[in-house]
Amino acid sequence: MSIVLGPHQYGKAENRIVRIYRDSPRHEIHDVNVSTALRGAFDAAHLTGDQAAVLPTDTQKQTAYSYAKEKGLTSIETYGLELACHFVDDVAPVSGARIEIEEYAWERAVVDGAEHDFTFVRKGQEVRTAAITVEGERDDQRSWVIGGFKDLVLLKTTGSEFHGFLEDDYTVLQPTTDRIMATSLVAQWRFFEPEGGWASIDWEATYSGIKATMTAVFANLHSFALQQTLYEMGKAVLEAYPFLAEIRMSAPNKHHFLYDLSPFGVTNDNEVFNADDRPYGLIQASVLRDDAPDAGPAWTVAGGFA
Ligand SMILES: O=c1[nH]c(=O)c2[nH]c(=O)[nH]c2[nH]1
Repeated sequence: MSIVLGPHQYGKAENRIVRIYRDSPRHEIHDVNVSTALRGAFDAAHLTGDQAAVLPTDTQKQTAYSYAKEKGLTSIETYGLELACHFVDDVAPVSGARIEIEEYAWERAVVDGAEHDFTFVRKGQEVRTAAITVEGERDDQRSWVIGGFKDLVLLKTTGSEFHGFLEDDYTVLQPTTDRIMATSLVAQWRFFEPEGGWASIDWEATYSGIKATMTAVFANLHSFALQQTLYEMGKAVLEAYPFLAEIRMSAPNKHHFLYDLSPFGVTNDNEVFNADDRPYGLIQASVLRDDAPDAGPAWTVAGGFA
């Protein structure tokens, strides 16, 4: 009996590549998750630790990002073929390559009835939420209504800056005047009961109106920080809906870092990004009327559970 090495492959999994085409004012986005795996003469790496034949997984990653610019990234099948053929044809020990790609679909945000040039909404519905509290006996009853949504994923490929921030000994962040801004927005708004009672509120129209208002501000505001975008979104909603007392928002800053392609002599004019997963900035803000009626137990969860 002897122990032998079985089938094996190795590569870089889940490269989160975002390719922006911005040659005209109407930008295009391709948002993919690319995993590479190479097969071939890699026995020695396993049996003796000899890396002479091993193309590092880091190199596979760099190639995947650079190809997004060099070869382009539109159809994932074409891009995958280019990448796989490169590894097999150009890297001697490689006899087989498997490239797995997932593409996340974005659709253009509709703002003022028209498709926006550089703002996108992740395909698939956000989740609509509500929290209702009723207290007291039937003839002396009070009620509070909160509406909202979570997982509204928005992205704009330009129209966002971040600079002039406080710096200290630990600051390494570079200022930018043009970046991707993206978030998965959670919002909750508190209604107060209008003169006509709850029945006078058109819940459906209010919901879609709030979502449209927030999307339009996200798209149209030239933003200097996600904080500013949140405040302006909240303000626009309260201005449009007099029966809302306040809105609370929680917005992860879904960072897209410009990928450095300069080692390969490839220019990257805000075209190829790494969509970072974590950590992420988490920006949370509420906007309210200064004469808003007291929230009472509207936000209260017994025991303080979040
Ligand atoms: O919009 C932003 N707000 C911040 O507070 C922040 N901090 C950071 O590193 N990037 C950003 N972006």
